[in-house]
Amino acid sequence: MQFLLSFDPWLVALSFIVAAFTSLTALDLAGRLRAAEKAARYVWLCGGALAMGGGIWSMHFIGMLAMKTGGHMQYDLSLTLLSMLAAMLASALALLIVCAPTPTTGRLSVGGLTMGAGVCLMHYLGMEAMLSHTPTGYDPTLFSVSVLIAIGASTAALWLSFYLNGSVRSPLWLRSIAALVMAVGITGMHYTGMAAAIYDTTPFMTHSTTGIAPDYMAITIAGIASGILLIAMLMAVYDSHLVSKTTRLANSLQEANQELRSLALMDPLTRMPNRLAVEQRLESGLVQADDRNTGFAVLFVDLDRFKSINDSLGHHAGDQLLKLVGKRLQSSTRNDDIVARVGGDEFLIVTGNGTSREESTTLARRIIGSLESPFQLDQHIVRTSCSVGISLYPEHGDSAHLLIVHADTAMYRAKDLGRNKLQFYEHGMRSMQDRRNQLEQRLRLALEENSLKLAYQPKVDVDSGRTRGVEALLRWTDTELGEVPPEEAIAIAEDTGLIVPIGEWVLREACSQLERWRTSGLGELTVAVNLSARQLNEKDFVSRVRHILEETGLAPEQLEFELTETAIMQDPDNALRIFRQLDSLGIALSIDDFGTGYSNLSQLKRFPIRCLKVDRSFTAGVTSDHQDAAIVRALIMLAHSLDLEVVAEGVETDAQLDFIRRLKGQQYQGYLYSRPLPAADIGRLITAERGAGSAGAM
Ligand SMILES: Nc1nc2c(ncn2[C@@H]2O[C@H](COP(=O)(O)O[C@H]3[C@@H](O)[C@H](n4cnc5c(=O)[nH]c(N)nc54)O[C@@H]3COP(=O)(O)O)[C@@H](O)[C@H]2O)c(=O)[nH]1
Repeated sequence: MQFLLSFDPWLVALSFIVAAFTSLTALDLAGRLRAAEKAARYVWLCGGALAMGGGIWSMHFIGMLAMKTGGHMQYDLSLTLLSMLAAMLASALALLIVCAPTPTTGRLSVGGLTMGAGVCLMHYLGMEAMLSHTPTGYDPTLFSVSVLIAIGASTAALWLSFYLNGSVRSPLWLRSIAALVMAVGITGMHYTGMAAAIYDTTPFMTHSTTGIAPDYMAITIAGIASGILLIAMLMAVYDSHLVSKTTRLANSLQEANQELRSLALMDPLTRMPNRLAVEQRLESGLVQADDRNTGFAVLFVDLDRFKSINDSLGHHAGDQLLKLVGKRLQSSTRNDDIVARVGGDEFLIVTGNGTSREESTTLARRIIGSLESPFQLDQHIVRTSCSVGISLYPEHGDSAHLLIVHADTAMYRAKDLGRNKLQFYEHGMRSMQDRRNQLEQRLRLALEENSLKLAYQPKVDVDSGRTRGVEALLRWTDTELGEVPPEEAIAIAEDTGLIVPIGEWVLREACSQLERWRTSGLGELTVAVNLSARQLNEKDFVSRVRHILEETGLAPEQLEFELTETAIMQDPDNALRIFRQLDSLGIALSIDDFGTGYSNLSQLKRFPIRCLKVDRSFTAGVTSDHQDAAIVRALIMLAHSLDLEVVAEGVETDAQLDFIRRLKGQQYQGYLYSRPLPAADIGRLITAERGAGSAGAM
C-alpha cells in the first residue's frame, strides 16, 4: 500500500544543508588525501571516512526525522549502527579511489558503483531500522531510480573530486557548486528511496517503545553533524596555517631563487654584472640590433700594470682598486651601456644599441681619461691606466663570442702599442694566443740567431749636463713581425722563461759595449742593465755575472743593475742575499720605477741600494698635476734622507728638468736629452758632448 508522505520543510532543508556541507568536506578531504604523505594519508582516510560516512548517515536520518508521522518513531540499534557502518565503509572506499593519481573510466565506474551500493545499503538498512514502521516492500521503479541516483551521484562525486583536486587546488566557489550538485544527488536519492517504501498499514500511527528514541537519534545526529563541522573547521585552520606556511616558503624560495639568479650574474667583489650577465646582454643586444637594423660596440678594458700593484700592495689594495675602477667605468658610461667585470683586472662594456664608431671612440677616451687621476687606497695613492680594445657589431663579428674575442684581441694590440690606448679590432688581427705563440717562436729564433739588439739611453748629470752613464734597453726587429715593442717582448720573455737567457745576453752585450767605448776613449761610463725577478731565482746568477765581467773585462764599478720594487718583493730574502753579494763585488743597485710599486720602506732600507729611479709616469705630470709634483718632491726628499742618488726618468721638457733641478735630483733620463739610441749613435753623441765640454773648458 502506497501512502502520501509529508515532510517538515525545515528538516528537509537541514538535511540538504548537512548533505552539502558533507560533500564540501569530502571534496576537501579527497584533495588532502591525494597530497598527503604515507602516514598522514591513513589519518586523513580514517578521519575522512568517519566525517563523510557520518555526514551522509546524518543527512539520511534527518530526512527520516523530517517525515511527519502521527506516532512516536523508534529505531533498531543494530540496524542503525549497521547503516552507519555501511555509509562509512562506502566513504572509505570512495576516498581510497580518489587517492589514485589518474581517474580512469574503469576506476570511476567501479568506484561509483561500489559507493552507490554502499549509500543504498546505508539508506535501506536505515529504513529497515524504523521499528514498527518498517516498509513491507518498495516500489520497483522508484527503488531503481533511487539506486541509479545513488550510483550517478557517487560517480559524479568521484569525478568532481578528481577534477577539482588536480595539480592545482580549485577555488572555494567552484568546490561549493560541486558540493551542492553532490548534495542534490544524495538528498534526491534519499527522498526517492523514502518515496519507494510500501507499508501494509498506515505508517507511523503506532508507537514503539523499544529501540532508539527519536530524541536520542536527534542528539546522535547533532553530535555527528557537529563532528563534521569540527573536522571542517580543523581543516580550515590547518588549511590557513598551511597556506601561510606555503606562502612563506614560496616567498623565501622566490627570494632564494632571485638571490641565486643575481649571484650567478654578479661579480662578488665589485657587485657589478659578470661575464655571464654581459654575455646574456650581448645575445639580446644582437637580436635588438637586427630588429632595428642598428649596431653597437663591445669594449674590452684591461688595467695596465695591475699585477704590480696587487703584488706589492697586497690583494686587499688590489681589490679596493678594482672596486674604484669599476665605479669610474660605470660613471663614464650611459644608462643603456652595461659594464661588467669579466676577469681579474678585465672589464667588458657593451654599449646600447645604435652606438656608432665615433661614439665608441669618445666612450673609450672618456674611460681612459676617467682612470687618469690617482686612486686613494687606504694610506696609498695609486695610479693606473687602461688599454681598451673595441669590436663593433656587425662589422667585427656576428656572435657574442666573436665580438668579445675580437675586442680582447684589439685590447692586446693596444697594450702592445704602449698601453693607455684604445684600439679598434681590424680584420686579420691575430688573436692574442696566436700572436703570443708566434712571438715566442720568433723570440727564441732571434736569440739563437743573435739578431736581438740593444739601444742605450744616456743618464745625464743634472748639474753638469754630461752623460754619466747609459741604460741598456732591449730592441727586437723581427723579419716577419717587424719592430716588436720592448714591453711586449719582455712580457713574452718573462712568461716563457726566455728572460733568463735573454737577460744574460743583454748583460754580456752591454758589458762588451762599455768596454769597447772605454777602449775607444769615451771614458769611464757606467751601464745600467734591467734585471728580472726570474734571473734572481737562478741559483748561479752571481757567479754568471762575475764570469761575464771577467770575460768582457768590464770593471764591476761600471755596472749597475736596475730592479723594480715589485720584483724585489716577490722574494725579498733571496733578493737581499743576492744584492749583498753583488754589492760586495762593487756592482751598484737601483730601484726602477720607484713610486709605482709601493713596497714598504722598512724592507727596502735593508737593501744595499745606491739609487732610486723616479718613475716616468710621475715625472710626466710634475708641471701640470700638483699631486704628481707632490709625489716626486716626496720621493726625492726620501731618497736624500736615505742618502741615495735620484734619477728622474722620462724627462721630456725643460720645465720638468727645472723642477728636478730645484729639488736637487742628481740625474735624469729622457727624450729631452736623448731617446734610446743604437750604440754607434750614442758613441757619437757622447763624443760630441765631450768635445763641446772641452771646447767650453778651453
Ligand atoms: N728585464 C729587462 N727589461 C727590459 C730590458 N729592456 C727594456 N726593458 C724594459 O722594458 C720596458 C720598456 O722599455 P722601453 O720601451 O725600452 O722604454 C724605455 C724608454 O724608451 C722609456 N723612456 C725613456 N725616456 C722616456 C721619455 O722621456 N718618455 C717616455 N715616454 N719614455 C721614455 O722608458 C723605458 C725605460 O724604462 P726603465 O727601464 O724603467 O728605466 C721598460 O720597463 C724596460 O725596463 C731588458 O733588457 N731586460
